[in-house]
Amino acid sequence: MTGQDDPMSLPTFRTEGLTKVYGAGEAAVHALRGVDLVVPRGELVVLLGPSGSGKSTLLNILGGLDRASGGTARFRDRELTGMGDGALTRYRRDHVGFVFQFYNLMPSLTAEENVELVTEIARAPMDPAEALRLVGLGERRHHFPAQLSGGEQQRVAIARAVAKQPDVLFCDEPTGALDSATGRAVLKVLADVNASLGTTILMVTHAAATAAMAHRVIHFADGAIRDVQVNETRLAPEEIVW
Ligand SMILES: Nc1ncnc2c1ncn2[C@@H]1O[C@H](COP(=O)(O)OP(=O)(O)OP(=O)(O)O)[C@@H](O)[C@H]1O
Repeated sequence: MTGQDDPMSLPTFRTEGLTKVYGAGEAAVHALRGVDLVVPRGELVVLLGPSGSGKSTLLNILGGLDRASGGTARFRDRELTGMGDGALTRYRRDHVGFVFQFYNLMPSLTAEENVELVTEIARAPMDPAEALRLVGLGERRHHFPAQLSGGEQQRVAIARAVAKQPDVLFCDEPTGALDSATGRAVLKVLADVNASLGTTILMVTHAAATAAMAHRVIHFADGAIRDVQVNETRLAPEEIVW
């Protein structure tokens, strides 16, 4: 296999002319209007843009949660846009982790048990206690969500997403419900995961200052990419103020 054919040498994502229309006729909403995007492997990419500009729609299509209306989206050498339901489910299970604004932890399970929910069905999972250590919660692993702060609960959600060792982590407003100091701690965990495990991360945020920690910043407006900025130097999450 030559380097060129090796799927691991390909960008994690490449989209061409990606469109998404919700509804039909007069009620149609053109959420994506032709998105051409490359996400190199191992990068931490931040998506910025006004509310309703299509950021979550793009994340959901790349994450296999939703389907495009037109154009193509590839994960390495595989075309997501042509996959059937079974293949898309396997793609999500084997390659993708999600972190949302609200943590969606099971209140009756401890932090460790919440992580185990995912590791029990993953192909090559991390030890749940190790995943919790990675997010700085090794000592709190037997605590229930109600005994943890919002930032700690989000770190459990990150541990849960990371424990299955996904190739890509999608984060939709991961600090949206947190104050800035707690949000910074969560961003630091994401930067650490990116650096130590090489996980490609796509993060949607309204906190524009977060862009300074990214390798690449994608500015969205009205369903299309308006600008892509590649950061020559990056700030550590601890240095970010918003
Ligand atoms: N299921 C749906 N049905 C109809 N319209 C939808 C649906 N989901 C999203 N939209 C519309 O598509 C457009 C893009 O929405 P999207 O959630 O992707 O934007 P966003 O940039 O993530 O916004 P925000 O920053 O507010 O989360 C919006 O006009 C939205 O109302």
